[in-house]
Amino acid sequence: MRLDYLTIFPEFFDVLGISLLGKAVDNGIVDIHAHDLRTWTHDRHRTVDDTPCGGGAGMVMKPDPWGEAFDDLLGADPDPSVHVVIPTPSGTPFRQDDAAQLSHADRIVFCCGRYEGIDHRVIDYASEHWSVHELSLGDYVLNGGEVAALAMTEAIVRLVPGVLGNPESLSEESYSQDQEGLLEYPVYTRPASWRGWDVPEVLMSGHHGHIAQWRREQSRELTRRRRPDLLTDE
Ligand SMILES: Nc1cc(-c2ccc3ccn(Cc4ccccn4)c3c2)[nH]n1
Repeated sequence: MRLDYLTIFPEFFDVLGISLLGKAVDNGIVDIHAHDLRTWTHDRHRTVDDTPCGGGAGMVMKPDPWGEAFDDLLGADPDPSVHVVIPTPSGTPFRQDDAAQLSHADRIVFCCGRYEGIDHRVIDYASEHWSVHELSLGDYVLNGGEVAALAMTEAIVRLVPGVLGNPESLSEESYSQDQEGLLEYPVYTRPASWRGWDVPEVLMSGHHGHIAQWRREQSRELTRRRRPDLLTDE
């Protein structure tokens, strides 16, 4: 899987060389390239923004640098197997299903906007050539797309076979189908007693059936309290 990031802050993506994702890069499972969008500017000030047509506050990202970056990175031939992800507050919510689908992609290009956003014609042009996903990280406003791209990258890449040491852990996670789409149960480790708090006895019983039942009940109760929207049978 090749991941490209178009951004005016390429150093944001240096962190992808750390930990699990770093190992995936070392193992050749993932190939990461961050690009400074100003590479595709030609004026002395390396300008990437301009005033919004129709007025309004702030600045908008000019289309030219994006188009030239696309030309260099992707060429002009349409290829629906290339996924262009554009983080935006007006996108569809990024969910685990999106991460699962994108984890099968061979190529993903993240377009990280700043200012008040990217000239919409960039999205129109990209949509004619590649598979475009305008995605929101959540119902809050960030200053740009980089943090969202990092979060989406981690959610996507951890699902790629060979990236996680223990793929079994994927099936027990919140939002996974094996977890029935419920929130994850509380987890504990040693010591059995810590600052007056004890590990639930059932987890020390060694009775796997009782433990599984307790975990199911915990997941349902937690989901009922915090995320009733995830419960389908009520
Ligand atoms: N879930 C999300 C995604 C974003 C996001 C993604 C990309 C950009 C490019 C610019 N901004 C700032 C901005 C602020 C106000 C209105 C428009 N844009 C972004 C914000 N915020 N929250």
